[in-house]
Amino acid sequence: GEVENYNSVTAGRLKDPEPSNWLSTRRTYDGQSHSPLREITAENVAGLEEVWHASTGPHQPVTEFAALPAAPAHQAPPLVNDGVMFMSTPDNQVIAYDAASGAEIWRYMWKLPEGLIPLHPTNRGVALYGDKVFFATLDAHLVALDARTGAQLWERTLADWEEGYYMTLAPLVVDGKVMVGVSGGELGVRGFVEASDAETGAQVWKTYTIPEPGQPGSETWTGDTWKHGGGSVWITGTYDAQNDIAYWGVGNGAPWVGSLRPGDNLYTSSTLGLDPETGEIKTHFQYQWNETWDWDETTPPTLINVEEDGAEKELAFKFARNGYLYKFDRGDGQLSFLQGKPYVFQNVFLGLDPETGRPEYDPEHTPVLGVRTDFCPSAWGGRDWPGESYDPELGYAFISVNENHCGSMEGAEVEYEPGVLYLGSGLEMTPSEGAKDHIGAVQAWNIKTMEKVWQVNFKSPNWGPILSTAGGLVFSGGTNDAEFRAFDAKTGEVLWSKRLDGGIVAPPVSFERDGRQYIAVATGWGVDAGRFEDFVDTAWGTDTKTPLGGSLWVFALPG
Ligand SMILES: O=C(O)c1cc(C(=O)O)c2c(n1)C(=O)C(=O)c1cc(C(=O)O)[nH]c1-2
Ligand SMILES: [Ca+2]
Repeated sequence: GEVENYNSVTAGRLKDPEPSNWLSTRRTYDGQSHSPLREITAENVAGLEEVWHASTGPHQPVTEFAALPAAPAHQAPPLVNDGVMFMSTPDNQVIAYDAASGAEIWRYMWKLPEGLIPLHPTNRGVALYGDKVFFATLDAHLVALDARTGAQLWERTLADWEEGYYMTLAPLVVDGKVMVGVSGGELGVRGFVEASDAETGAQVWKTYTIPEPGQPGSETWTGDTWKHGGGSVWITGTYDAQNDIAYWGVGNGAPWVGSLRPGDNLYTSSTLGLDPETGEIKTHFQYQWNETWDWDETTPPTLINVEEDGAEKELAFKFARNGYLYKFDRGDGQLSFLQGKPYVFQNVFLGLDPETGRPEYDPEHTPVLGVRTDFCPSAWGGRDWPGESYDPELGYAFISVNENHCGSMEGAEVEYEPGVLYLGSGLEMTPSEGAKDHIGAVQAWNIKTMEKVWQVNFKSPNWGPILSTAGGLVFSGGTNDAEFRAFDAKTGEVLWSKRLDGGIVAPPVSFERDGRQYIAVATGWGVDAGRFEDFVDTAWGTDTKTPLGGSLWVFALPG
């Protein structure tokens, strides 16, 4: 099929999208994942009904990574542009639907090579710009499709998958530059962010997250350790249009155990602020120096403007995987630490320097070579990748967290081999005593006061990205019962819930068509939500079978 009268996605529309549309991963460049639509409210959400659902596949096999197998997970938000919905799947299909009826318009499949090493077999969505759709593949290509027909326009190899590189994130497009990062932190890659020209696919710039000798920050590495130092980038960045800075999060160092690569190891476990024109690093903040717990800090800060003392302040916040909530000033395009406090139990940091935010570590909980060392939270952190949302009217941030789990590592020397796990330790996770009460939760935080407003607990872990809406609602799945829930944004009360055909680890979105508000979300349980569950099952002797799903669901009030 073919889309008729496609509305081109201009740079201006991406900066200021119509309330009816969801044009990029988190709707707006600031990463707020918040819809201004308010037809569906706390008063009427109990009447929310299915409009359509469609099974997406997988329709091609994704090689299992024998060393650490995982089920493929649907982690993409459906993007919506004037009633046309674009969806990607973990087996690298892109599908266009009529958003209101569910009719399939076109379907494209990128052919994956055999023998692929997809440690995290997933795809976190497409990007729209002009009349094109962009997406990144598990074998590290960037592809551009015609939004009207699904025809492939260009593609380019960004890295060699046989060296352990892969891509799982949605691209970020700023003024005609298509930015992506690469995965492979567990396989000893050297991470980077790269920008391509939207029209031709040609490289515009490439910025490594790990400096080579002579570059600023190279003094934080020892010997040749930088060459396979990790620092992957696998979550879409945010863009500060006020200061023209793209914020990208950088993952763990490789190998995992920090004592194998002495030094702070910039810019692993950091936020980088890049000039989208040139890729130049304009500002950075490192959460963990000499990272050693596999706490990738790949989620970018969410950007907000807040009235404080009669003046508008440009701020940012981040729920770090390390278990701390950070607040920054981002005025003048510089990310400056303001405050940090734990949002889950964390026993590694003795404190943060009040000026710089640099943590002091408890050696009892800092893994080294040859000693089994435990730490809380485990490698999966207080949160992993599922995205938070921010309601600018309430001033609340909403986040899915996991608590009451701890990990341990025992460091050992490891030799780099292309395409082979490069960890220097096994991976362990144990639910703690409190896990009998709950592991997963949704938390709401007032970012102005840095106080928690409410928390709803689940016995199950929670891997649900969050959508909030101006109707005073918070939508999220994430638990192993496959329930999709609407919470009251002010109180956390569950106002509506529906069990779908699979666990939900994809971000919900909201859009409007012909005056009707819709909520859409994909099911498709797998990757680390599944691995985390396996550790809980092993500890408790249970055998959780979360439904796998793989469908797109669309809801609205009765029409
Ligand atoms: O270091 C990396 O390159 C890298 C990549 C990815 C990914 O691309 O999904 C994950 C992780 N690390 C990771 O540490 C992690 O916990 C994780 C969870 C998931 C998932 O999809 O559930 N991906 C990833
Ligand atoms: Ca990682």
